[in-house]
Amino acid sequence: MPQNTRMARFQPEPAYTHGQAARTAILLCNLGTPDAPTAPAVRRYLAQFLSDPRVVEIPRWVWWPILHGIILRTRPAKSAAKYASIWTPEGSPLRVWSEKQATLLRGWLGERGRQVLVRTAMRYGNPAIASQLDALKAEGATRILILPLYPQYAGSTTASVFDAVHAWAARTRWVPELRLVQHYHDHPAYIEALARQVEAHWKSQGRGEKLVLSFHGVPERTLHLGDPYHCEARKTARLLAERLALRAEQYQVTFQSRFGRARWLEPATEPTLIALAQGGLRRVDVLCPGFTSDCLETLEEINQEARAAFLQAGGQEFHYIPCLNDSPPWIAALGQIAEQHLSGWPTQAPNAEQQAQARAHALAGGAPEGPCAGRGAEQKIA
Ligand SMILES: C=CC1=C(C)c2cc3[nH]c(cc4nc(cc5[nH]c(cc1n2)c(C)c5CCC(=O)O)C(CCC(=O)O)=C4C)c(C)c3C=C
Ligand SMILES: [Fe+2]
Ligand SMILES: [Fe+2]
Repeated sequence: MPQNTRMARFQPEPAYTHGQAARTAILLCNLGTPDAPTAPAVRRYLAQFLSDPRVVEIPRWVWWPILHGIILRTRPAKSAAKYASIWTPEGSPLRVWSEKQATLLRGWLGERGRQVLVRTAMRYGNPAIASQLDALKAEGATRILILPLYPQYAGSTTASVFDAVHAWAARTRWVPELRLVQHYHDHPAYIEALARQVEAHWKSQGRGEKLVLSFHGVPERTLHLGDPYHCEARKTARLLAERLALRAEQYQVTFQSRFGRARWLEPATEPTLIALAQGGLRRVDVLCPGFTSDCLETLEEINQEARAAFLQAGGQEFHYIPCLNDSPPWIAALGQIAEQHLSGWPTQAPNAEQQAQARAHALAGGAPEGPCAGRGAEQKIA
């Protein structure tokens, strides 16, 4: 018989697959970050990130010489110096906060009687989405909720996470049940968590004349091609302003982190802050509602670079309001979002007896529920 070449690329199921009782899991997915604040580590990370056609939507034959001939030769050293300025003893803030969120979410759900496996994965760099999905399967996960740590959907972030999950599924023999969370930009618990973050800052530091809400930018072209990111960011800002009872002139939406020469969403954060300072604004408060964890883009670009630009342009006080990070209202929001998407899925961990039964059944050569001989059954039947 001719070899079925298509089948050859599926991974064999490891022995443990049959020896685990069914479990529900959540995979929190964030963008990713270099392994170290060094030029070689940043180059590896940027090479993977900027090769993703979801992130840079220009033809490969145009982009490849620019990426490999210019960007990956010049940017890593500059970016590494910026990373070094925000690095913590535990590592990159993005990864440290994301992992903390997973631990706290597991605890929040556990307190409500939901024994759910929770892990963190990174779209670029480590720990990779594929390796974390493998690890969840090894722990017995048969149902996995993919929860991107991006409240606003964008093709370049959320859909790229989905691509990585689908690529893993496409080479996996026994694919778990999967659910994907698309967005939660207008979820009341997320808006409430943002509002509490701002109110806590105002309570301890007083209140500025204007609240600037700075979101990560994307190329303007993606808006015209139907990407909902811009509208979702604006809606988050409107709901937050309503919750804080802000009048239109008391807040402003801006977009940061412009990359490359194309037009990006406007208005841009730093030029807006400079214009505000030049126009006589003395104190500004800045929040980055689209970032659920502090990272390079908030700690360096906003709290260092944009701060310096505002003060140099004549502003007197620049107040950076930290991201949601490990704030209890944010963990509660993540919990509520997860619970809504887990609905109908059992969330009790298997007890010792169920686990022992599943293991014994597997050892005896059986799949958890079926009559077949389990691992290697196809060969035996043939
Ligand atoms: C074409 C380039 C980029 C698009 C599109 C883009 C979209 C986008 N990014 C985030 C969130 C983050 N981006 C971060 C870093 C970062 N982003 C880009 C480029 C694009 N982002 C680059 C090149 C970098 C690396 C840093 C640098 O060299 O300047 C981060 C921080 C990562 C960290 O390690 O701390 C986040 C988070 C969103 C939400 C988004 C679209 C909505
Ligand atoms: Fe980015
Ligand atoms: Fe819009």
